[in-house]
Amino acid sequence: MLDLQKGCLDLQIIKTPKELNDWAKKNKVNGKTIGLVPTMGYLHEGHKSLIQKSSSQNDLTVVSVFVNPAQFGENEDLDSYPRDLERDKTAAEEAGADIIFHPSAADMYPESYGTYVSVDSDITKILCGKSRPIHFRGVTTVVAKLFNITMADRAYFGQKDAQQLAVILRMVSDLNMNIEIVPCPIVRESDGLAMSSRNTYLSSEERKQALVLSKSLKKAEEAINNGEKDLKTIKDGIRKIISEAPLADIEYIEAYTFPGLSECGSIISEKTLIALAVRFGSTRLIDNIIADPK
Ligand SMILES: Nc1ncnc2c1ncn2[C@@H]1O[C@H](COP(=O)(O)OP(=O)(O)OP(=O)(O)O)[C@@H](O)[C@H]1O
Ligand SMILES: CC(C)(CO)[C@@H](O)C(=O)[O-]
Ligand code: BAL
Repeated sequence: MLDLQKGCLDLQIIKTPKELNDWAKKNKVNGKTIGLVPTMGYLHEGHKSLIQKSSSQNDLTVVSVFVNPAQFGENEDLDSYPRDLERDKTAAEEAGADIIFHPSAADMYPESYGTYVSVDSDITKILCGKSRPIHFRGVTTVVAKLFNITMADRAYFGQKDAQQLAVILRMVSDLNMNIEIVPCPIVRESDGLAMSSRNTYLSSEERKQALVLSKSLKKAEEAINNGEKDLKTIKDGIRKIISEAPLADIEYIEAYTFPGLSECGSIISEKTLIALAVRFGSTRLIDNIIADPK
């Protein structure tokens, strides 16, 4: 009954931080819980799974659609990043969102803007932080702003961006932020490719060859489940499968403890993130598994 009533509500688009903050204050005073799903838009089933989860756990769900300039390096794809708000409205509404927050860059970062939130630790320098040195500072800054604007009780992040999830968990813990972070599993295409807005950049040949990513990680997971604990053997196995794709240009295949992201020894003995970033042409894809040998 409640779900039916929810489904009848029209999705509302809010464009300014002030309007959204007023909406949030009003709803908090009325005792409503708010879930936040931060995204850069071009929504797919991965995003929809986060929205559905939020909608099942909160009275109200806000989906932010904002391609955040602060997390893109100079030679990255800020301008070409796919955008389609009409499509996002349909997807967000189908998944149970109440609000799309779609601010302009000028409203989020006015000329006077000067405050950044930065997790000053190795966890932002390893993995994707090596090739994207300003990325996580941009992510934590915008996410902290979104937490404040929406006054959310819970926020939903995909494990596809596992390092991002770990960095957000650290920010929330370090800054005593009063919000629950809900990690959500990776949603994949039926052939295994992790869903990502950037998959649209792939040519059909690149798309075909990109399957080596999920295939290699699946094999690694099977090996671990069958008792393999030697990290070098596991990483070599992943590298071998990915190298079978002539268009694959490996940036990294690495393992760290999760969610702490500390160095792990040569033998997997605790919850371990095995993550990779691989380029196909100009498209950089990431994927991972979290292995738990216990
Ligand atoms: N396949 C997926 N499964 C689960 N969560 C996902 C998936 N793809 C993205 N997410 C999550 O959705 C949120 C918003 O991500 P984002 O808008 O960057 O989407 P994306 O598809 O990852 O885009 P990109 O191509 O830029 O990596 C993040 O928390 C991210 O981890
Ligand atoms: C969390 C996020 C929306 C912040 O811009 C972005 O990094 C993303 O889409 O994962
Ligand atoms: N999903 C992470 C956002 C980015 O690559 O900028």
